[in-house]
Amino acid sequence: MNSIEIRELTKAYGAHRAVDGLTFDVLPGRVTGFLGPNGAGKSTTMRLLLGLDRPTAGTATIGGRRYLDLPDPLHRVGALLDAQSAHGGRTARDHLRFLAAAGRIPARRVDEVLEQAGMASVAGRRIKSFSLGMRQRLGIAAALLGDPGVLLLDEPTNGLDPEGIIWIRELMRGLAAEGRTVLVSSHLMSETSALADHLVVLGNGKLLADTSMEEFIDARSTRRVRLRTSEPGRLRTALARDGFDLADAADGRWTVEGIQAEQLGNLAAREGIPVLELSDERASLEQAYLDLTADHAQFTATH
Ligand SMILES: Nc1ncnc2c1ncn2[C@@H]1O[C@H](COP(=O)(O)OP(=O)(O)OP(=O)(O)O)[C@@H](O)[C@H]1O
Repeated sequence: MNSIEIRELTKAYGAHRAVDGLTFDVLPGRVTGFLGPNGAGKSTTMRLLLGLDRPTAGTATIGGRRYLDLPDPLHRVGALLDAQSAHGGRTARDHLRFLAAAGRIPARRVDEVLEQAGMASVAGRRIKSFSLGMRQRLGIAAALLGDPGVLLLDEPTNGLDPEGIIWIRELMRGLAAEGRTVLVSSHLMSETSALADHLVVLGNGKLLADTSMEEFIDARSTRRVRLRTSEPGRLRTALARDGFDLADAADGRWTVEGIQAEQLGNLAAREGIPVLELSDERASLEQAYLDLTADHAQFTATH
């Protein structure tokens, strides 16, 4: 009852289709990364799901119902859309108390979510003194107020420092492990690969991929290691015996496609070949994402 169903969803602004015939599901119990370049239609999809905009065609439902038809929406769905929208003159605690009262949520939840968002010590400070990262945390605290089974977070890592990013990763993992549905948008593959189990990728309002993170990585990133050795000739011969090719990376290092560091390290050790440096490369994952979305990026030149 907590799954999200998007069916043939379209939103046109004049002649431009911000969302164009989208169909996918977001299932509970896992973190789904909602990826796409700027302008791909992620925020529009979330706004349509929350009933903040009307679709031109198609449906966006939660547990089979439109958001506006949910009997107790704040207990069903928590959303972070625009962290800047909180009233700057209020304190963090007052802001959350106001939201709790409006949503008929018990006041004790305010201190619980402030604690959960790591904001207990700044609860009495005015929001206008908050950094972007603190506003993001406050927005996440607000999304958690109703203890919802579904969470929609639009670019939640915006403005967060590395510690904040780890915090949000753990938080989302925990919420998914409790059986909640977690949809989190981002335009960065590197960030999403570290936190999502499943991926939905948009480009120009259209669905480009709907796949598990593991499948996405396996299908699109070639395994590759980069290494330094004092005996490239011997290593080349040894690798060739197993069908691998040693290629010059032109920085004093070598690369080998289709192998992992562990396998190469074992092979070199067996042959008694010194390896001075050895690492797996995952750069191709970001590249695979950029290749997938390149034709669909609206604002490629500015990013
Ligand atoms: N109210 C609106 N009126 C006209 N065009 C709009 C409106 N809202 C969104 N758009 C357009 O729809 C497209 C999709 O925008 P959207 O904000 O959904 O993308 P996004 O994937 O969330 O991008 P970002 O990562 O920049 O937030 C863009 O071309 C945007 O300019």
